[in-house]
Amino acid sequence: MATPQEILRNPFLNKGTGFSKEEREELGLVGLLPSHVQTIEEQAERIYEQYSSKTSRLEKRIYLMSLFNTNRTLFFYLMGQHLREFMPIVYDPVVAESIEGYNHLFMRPQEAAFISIDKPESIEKTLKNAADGRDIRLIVVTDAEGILGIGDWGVDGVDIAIGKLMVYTAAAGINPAQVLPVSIDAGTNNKELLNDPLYLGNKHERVYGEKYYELIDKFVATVQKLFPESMLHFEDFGRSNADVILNKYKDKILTFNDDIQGTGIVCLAGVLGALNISKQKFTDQKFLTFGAGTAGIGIARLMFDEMKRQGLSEEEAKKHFYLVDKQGLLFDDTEGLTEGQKAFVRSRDEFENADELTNLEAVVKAVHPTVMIGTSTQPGAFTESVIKEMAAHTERPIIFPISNPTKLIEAHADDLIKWTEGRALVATGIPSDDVEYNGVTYKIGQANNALIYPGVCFGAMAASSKVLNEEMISQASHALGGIVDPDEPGAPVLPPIDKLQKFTTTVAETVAQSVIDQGLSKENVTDAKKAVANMKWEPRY
Ligand SMILES: NC(=O)c1ccc[n+]([C@@H]2O[C@H](COP(=O)([O-])OP(=O)(O)OC[C@H]3O[C@@H](n4cnc5c(N)ncnc54)[C@H](O)[C@@H]3O)[C@@H](O)[C@H]2O)c1
Ligand SMILES: O=C(O)C[C@H](O)C(=O)O
Ligand SMILES: [Mn+2]
Repeated sequence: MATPQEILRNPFLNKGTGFSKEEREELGLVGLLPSHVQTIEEQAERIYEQYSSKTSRLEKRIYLMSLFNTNRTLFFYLMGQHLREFMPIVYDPVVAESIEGYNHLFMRPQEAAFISIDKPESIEKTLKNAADGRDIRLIVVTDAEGILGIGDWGVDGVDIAIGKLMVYTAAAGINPAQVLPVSIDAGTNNKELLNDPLYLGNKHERVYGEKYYELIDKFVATVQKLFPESMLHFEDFGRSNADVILNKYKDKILTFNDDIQGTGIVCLAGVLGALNISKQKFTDQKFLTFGAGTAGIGIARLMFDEMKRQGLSEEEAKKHFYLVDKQGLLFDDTEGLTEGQKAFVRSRDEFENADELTNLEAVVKAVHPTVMIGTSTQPGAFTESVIKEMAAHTERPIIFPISNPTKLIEAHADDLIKWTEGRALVATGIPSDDVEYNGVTYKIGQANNALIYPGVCFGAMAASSKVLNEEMISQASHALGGIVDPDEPGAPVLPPIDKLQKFTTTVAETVAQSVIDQGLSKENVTDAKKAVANMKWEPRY
């Protein structure tokens, strides 16, 4: 039993001025708080007032994190009230600033588990210590080699795991006492960190290969042993490891890679939404992926699966895809192809000027894509001339520059609308303001995996699924892609963040139903809606 002071210091138990008179008597809190008992609404009003007085976004974030560290119920109550406003502060893009300043801003470990490549023997102890007896159902783990598009951030990347979990609770309603953020510190190749005397992680280069995979294996096995009911979400691993890890475990345990699968689903949903608006056929589209890394390949794969679901053979479907990376258009003889890229390469004899296709503009000219997605981390790469070239050959170009955070975006929404005279169907990775053009207000969808991972994983967890498979992923894409208003001028291709909680529930129920239909529920769950509703936690005292 926790002592009164321990209760006040424990963010899972603390209600601050919200403890009732009876609770104060029962828990030994008499005299430890001002006498007036506040409702959660009153507490929220006070906190929001203070939050609003902070002038920079980073200060706002630090203030919210101190609330998160003090009283988690109140934090999520407030976040539910101000979802649209808080999302960019606790999550992308401001989470990137907090990661970049982690060693200098460090406040508390936020109940994360810190696993070190130099101490694999401590994995079990670490996970137990961090869980502290809690019934863990959801883990977000990062090794932070590829944080958003800002690269390798070593132990500092733990903030992305914490941020992703905040969105899970705010969107889907996972109990915040049942989640665990995990940092795998395998070293870092970030020179700035290695040279920073205040760097908090392992001060050596990143470890790759056998020793690294042994650590991951041991981590996964220990998670299975300690938390057999849990879902394991991988976030922001590097290009050389992310896909290898996913392929190794996806058929064996309940796991998800957000950058590969989450991003794929949200982009497929966005394209389906866009085609709803333009009234065009999916199988008529030509896809150009600019930046064929973890996210780019995940996106191409889901679009490819959809082509097949809509009746095309593998061979026919493949003809609709063009990958562009640092080398230019990727051909079967291009050097340095990754395993993931090999599935979508082209042959040089398809083009008269194959040797000139070494930059985006030349490829756009040669290919005439109808859908172009940017996951390249190259700011401004979708230039006016590239976009005008694309838009010259298609009536409603679908353009998603989704590199994060804001400083890395391939093009801004207002430019895309302007350069295409309002014809482009646009979504961006970070939130974008509405664009006014020729008397129409264009609402810009946010093609960020945050729109989908909470629903997909919550649905799979609620139905006690053995695994997360392609069928569930496809169902989720269609559930999200169906929520657009095709008749409203300037309508977004994806539903707005204000409705995140509502459509997350729809997606969760869809995925849970798919688990049931495929006979993959470990607990023989039969009612998807009930299972989702039963698992939902509400931020109330
Ligand atoms: N909106 C979302 O939901 C979402 C999801 C995942 C990733 N992303 C963003 O996508 C970006 C990439 O993430 P990732 O995890 O795939 O990283 P990654 O490192 O795996 O992939 C990036 C790819 O871009 C390529 N690239 C680099 N410079 C290039 C250039 N000049 N021209 C063409 N290609 C170039 C790299 O070679 C690599 O293949 C990041 O900015 C990330 O924030 C967005
Ligand atoms: O974190 C995000 O905002 C989306 C995505 O997972 C990314 O890596 O950029
Ligand atoms: Mn990510």
